[in-house]
Amino acid sequence: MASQSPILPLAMTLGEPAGIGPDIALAVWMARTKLHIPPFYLIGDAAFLTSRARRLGYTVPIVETAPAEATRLFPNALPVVPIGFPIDDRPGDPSQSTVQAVVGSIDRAVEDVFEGRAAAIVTCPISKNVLYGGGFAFPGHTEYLAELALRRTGEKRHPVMMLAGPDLLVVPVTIHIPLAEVASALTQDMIVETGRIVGNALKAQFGIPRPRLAIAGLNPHAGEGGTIGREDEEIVRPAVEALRSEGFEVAGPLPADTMFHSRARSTYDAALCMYHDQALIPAKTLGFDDAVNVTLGLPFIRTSPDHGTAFELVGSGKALPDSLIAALKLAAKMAARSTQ
Ligand SMILES: NC(=O)c1ccc[n+]([C@@H]2O[C@H](COP(=O)([O-])OP(=O)(O)OC[C@H]3O[C@@H](n4cnc5c(N)ncnc54)[C@H](O)[C@@H]3O)[C@@H](O)[C@H]2O)c1
Ligand SMILES: N[C@H](C(=O)O)[C@H](O)COP(=O)(O)O
Repeated sequence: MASQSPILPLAMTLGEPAGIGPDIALAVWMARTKLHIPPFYLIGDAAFLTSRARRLGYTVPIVETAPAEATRLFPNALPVVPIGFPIDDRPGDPSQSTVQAVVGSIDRAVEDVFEGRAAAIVTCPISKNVLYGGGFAFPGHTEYLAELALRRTGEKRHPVMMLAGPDLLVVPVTIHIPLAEVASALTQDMIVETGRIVGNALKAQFGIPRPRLAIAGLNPHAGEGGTIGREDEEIVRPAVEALRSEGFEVAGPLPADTMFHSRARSTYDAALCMYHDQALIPAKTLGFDDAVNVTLGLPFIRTSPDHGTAFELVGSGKALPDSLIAALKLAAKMAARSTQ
């Protein structure tokens, strides 16, 4: 009988080494059997991870390997694909000397997924301002991953950030821009393109055959008929109508303050919001411990925990691995669906 090819592992990026990413990656590996964690490898530095495990009092055998061996090794050791830059273990004390390793880890994960060595990418949290200080020119993973996809395929992508929790799927249409710039950045095309990507992803990757979208207004009371700001009538409403004309089921523009209570949430599958905090406040309030950040609109699957580097928790063992676990499980589920 022909032997079955092993399950493709997930490629996990290092994230900020001084943050909680390494702590929770180690904790997740320890919980692999009990919690049915899909196989993954971490792109990082074995000596650094050994030091962090020792600091946490965790017993984690760490093995340097290539992605092709990761699934086989995963039950007995944490597979680490070496990034080629040594990293000092400095809990809660980030250094720009690690920027190359952090960015290189993301680059390597994307290369692996394009080369068919990994099923999807799961990123550990980065410290944005440490990367900015080291010359990183992208607001976050979301935008950088679209740039890597462009370099690889020559095709410009519109990356869409979705926070996916058990009680809410929510998408900010504008992402990492100052609040003062949101109104001028917002366009009808941007909302329509985002709605289209979300609607199609809900069908193809989340198994929702006829997704219902709810679109928030920008202003208080969704502009109160144009008397509290004109954007809802001039930009958001035409976008809602355009999406409907494409066959999507869409409600909006809705007053954002009343669209997240439980009865309101039962009327839609995903909410589109006009700016970062309008979307991420309800997402993290309802499901901080197990919501997942998913990037839609890319030619590969990327998920991430919904939290950041939490420097104050590094090395304490108090960082919860739950959101990273949810990110791994969702990435594996989306990858399985994409091969059906
Ligand atoms: N995906 C990412 O790369 C990502 C996501 C969010 C924030 N960040 C970055 O993280 C840095 C810190 O951001 P922040 O302080 O706004 O958010 P944060 O998520 O790091 O921390 C917010 C609060 O939640 C707590 N917390 C976070 N994760 C936790 C966990 N796993 N278990 C228990 N408690 C946890 C922290 O202790 C803190 O009180 C920033 O540089 C930000 O850019 C990165
Ligand atoms: N906006 C996200 C949040 O606040 O959780 C976070 O910064 C992650 O962004 P990237 O996935 O683009 O790094």
